[in-house]
Amino acid sequence: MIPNVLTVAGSDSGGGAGIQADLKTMLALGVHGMSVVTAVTAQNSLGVQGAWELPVESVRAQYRSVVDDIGVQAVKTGMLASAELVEAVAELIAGTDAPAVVDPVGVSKHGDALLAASALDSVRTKLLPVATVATPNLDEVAQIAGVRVEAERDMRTAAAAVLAYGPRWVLIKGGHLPGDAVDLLTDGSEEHWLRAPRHDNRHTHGTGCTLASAVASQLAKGQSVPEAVAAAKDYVTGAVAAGFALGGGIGPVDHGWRFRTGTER
Ligand SMILES: Nc1ncnc2c1ncn2[C@@H]1O[C@H](COP(=O)(O)OP(=O)(O)O)[C@@H](O)[C@H]1O
Ligand SMILES: Cc1ncc(COP(=O)(O)O)c(N)n1
Repeated sequence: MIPNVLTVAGSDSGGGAGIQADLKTMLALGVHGMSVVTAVTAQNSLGVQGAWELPVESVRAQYRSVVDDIGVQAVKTGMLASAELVEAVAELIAGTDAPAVVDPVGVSKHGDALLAASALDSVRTKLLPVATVATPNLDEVAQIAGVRVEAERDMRTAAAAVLAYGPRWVLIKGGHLPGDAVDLLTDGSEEHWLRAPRHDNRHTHGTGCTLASAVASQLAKGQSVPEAVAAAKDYVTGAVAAGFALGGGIGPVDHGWRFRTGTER
């Protein structure tokens, strides 16, 4: 049986992040990927040129179509755009018997807003409490929990501040710090530091989406949260190492790197 994994996220027309990154990651990790589109972005290597939300009833209908007939072994959320969509998705997840990986996407790599400021409170009070794993980057930790991480030693404080909103686990992504690419996974009692060499590659569009989808894929295969995150970190590290130029700006990570190096599993 191939596990089913659902992404609830925005479309990136450039194919490097969002729904497109999620589905490619799921294919690479051997699960069946499905999608609920929350918003459509006109996006490329230079930035986001436009974004349009889908009506909340369309998001609900897509979700119900997938879950009621096909079933899901894990859900991943990405760009949710508005408070209304955040609240609808949180409610749908609460009624689904599957682990949920919540990537609280706030802004794109180019600094374009992908979540309304008015939606932050719904992220804190509705979405984070239904997350099995929340995967904020350092900007999102600052936005959500008001904690500034300037060095690795601040990541523990950041994790505790996010855990206070109710996710079972939090993965603080330290990709924006200088030095090694260090992330911290914790549930408040166990602590796992994930350390990988920083690849000096500017083509990192889609790292966060890719990591969260990889975690969801591994959870769907039955791995524990620490196992799933370790496997996902391996996958995203390889994808960043193989990231390639596209257009005139920041290119995408390579979701297919294992097919090209023959190390797929
Ligand atoms: N240059 C890099 N080399 C290796 N790993 C990286 C690099 N940049 C980010 N990562 C890793 O990619 C994942 C996504 O992190 P990050 O870039 O912080 O998130 P986001 O895409 O949400 O901003 C993390 O595991 C992070 O450590
Ligand atoms: C539709 C959409 N969703 C998410 C991101 C964030 O991308 P990243 O993975 O680089 O943080 C993006 N740029 N576009």
